Amino acid sequence: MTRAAAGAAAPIAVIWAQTTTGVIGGDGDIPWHIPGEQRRFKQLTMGGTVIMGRKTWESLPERVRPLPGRDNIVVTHSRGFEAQGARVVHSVDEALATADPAKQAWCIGGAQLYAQMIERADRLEVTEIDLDAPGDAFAPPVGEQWRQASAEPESGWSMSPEGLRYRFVSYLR
Ligand SMILES: CCc1nc(N)nc(N)c1OCCCOc1ncccc1N1CCC(C(F)(F)F)CC1
Repeated sequence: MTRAAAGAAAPIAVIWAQTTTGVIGGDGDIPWHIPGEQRRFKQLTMGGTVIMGRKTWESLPERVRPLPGRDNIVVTHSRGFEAQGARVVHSVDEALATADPAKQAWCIGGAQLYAQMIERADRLEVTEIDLDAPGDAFAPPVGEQWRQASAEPESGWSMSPEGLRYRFVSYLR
């Protein structure tokens, strides 16, 4: 059953991790290693549908490509692109039309897809990392129509084993 046929079902959520200056990546990689952050991503997305761009698909470590326990959808313009274990689509509309309406759909990156999908989302799960790192990929701006629903830890930051401070912020609209 397509999403349209099922009526607007599970709305879209967008999830990313960024530095204080909005950097989400550099040279196709993530310039930090924060186990608690990866656990958060895994916990939130497990059992849902993950929608990602081709570069993000290719950046996934082999051992988690496709991301286990989730329906994987890859959006790419290149016809004939093959992604073992994922459904390949050629537009955001096609991704949303084919995603199981009974599952939470998550846009998991990268920057290009975030820009397109944030306007169709009603939930953002953002990891803020207290780090000033250079990068070439940026998080989408969170407009004032979004209101912060929660922050974890409530007051302050968690600390990663490598000494990076980070926190989880949820937005709704
Ligand atoms: C976690 C990284 C991450 N964080 C938040 N909060 N939002 C995201 N949109 C996100 O990017 C997911 C796709 C890219 O992911 C990776 N890119 C490079 C190296 C590793 C990964 N990870 C490692 C953990 C793995 C697990 F399944 F364990 F979660 C998923 C793949």
